[in-house]
Amino acid sequence: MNDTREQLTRQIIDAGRFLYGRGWSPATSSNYSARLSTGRALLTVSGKHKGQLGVDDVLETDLAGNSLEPGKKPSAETLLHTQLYAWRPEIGAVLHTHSVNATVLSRLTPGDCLELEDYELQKAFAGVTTHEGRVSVPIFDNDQDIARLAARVQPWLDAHPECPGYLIRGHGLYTWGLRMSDALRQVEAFEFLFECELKVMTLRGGAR
Ligand SMILES: CSC[C@@H](O)[C@@H](O)C(=O)COP(=O)(O)O
Ligand SMILES: [Zn+2]
Repeated sequence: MNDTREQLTRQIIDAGRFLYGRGWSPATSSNYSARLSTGRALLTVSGKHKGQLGVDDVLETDLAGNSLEPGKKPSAETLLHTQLYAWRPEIGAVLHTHSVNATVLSRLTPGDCLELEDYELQKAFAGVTTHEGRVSVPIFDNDQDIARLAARVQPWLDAHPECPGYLIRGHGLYTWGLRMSDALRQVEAFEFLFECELKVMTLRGGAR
């Protein structure tokens, strides 16, 4: 049976407490969502403190990014969530975070893709069964026009259906999963790997 709106709301609130506590959603940044049904999602209201979310701090949207609760202001980045639900029907949760490591690494990485290779923890990503493959994490330039940014993300998703997430330069991470627990596991995996990459860069004396 599908989770109820109450259960999904609780999952979003709990995710916020965890992600804020880890320092990955500071200063009201970040947004989180869960799929409610085939055509609807539950998403954080804009501008809320993500460690202190309450049951009224989420709202329903359709998959075109339209709020279905006019009294509440939807996340500025609603479209980046709903495009994922529209893209793949099995996606059940989407998390966007703003960690220091994601922000710094996305600025230091030359080119438009971070390549993760030879890390055992790559197996925390859905569908990855060995450290021997390569996980490509695209980096899109930041844009305050979210519809334009979503339009740049979509072709990459379509060409890389196995993609576990992407970075926005100087901004943060988007990742997703079948359930909230899967999306949270991927945030943790990305954060571990970002920290490893930054340590390697530091010890080697600069960006690769
Ligand atoms: C507080 S700066 C971060 C925002 O500009 C944005 O990137 C963000 O992640 C949160 O936006 P929101 O509208 O609250 O969902
Ligand atoms: Zn953001």
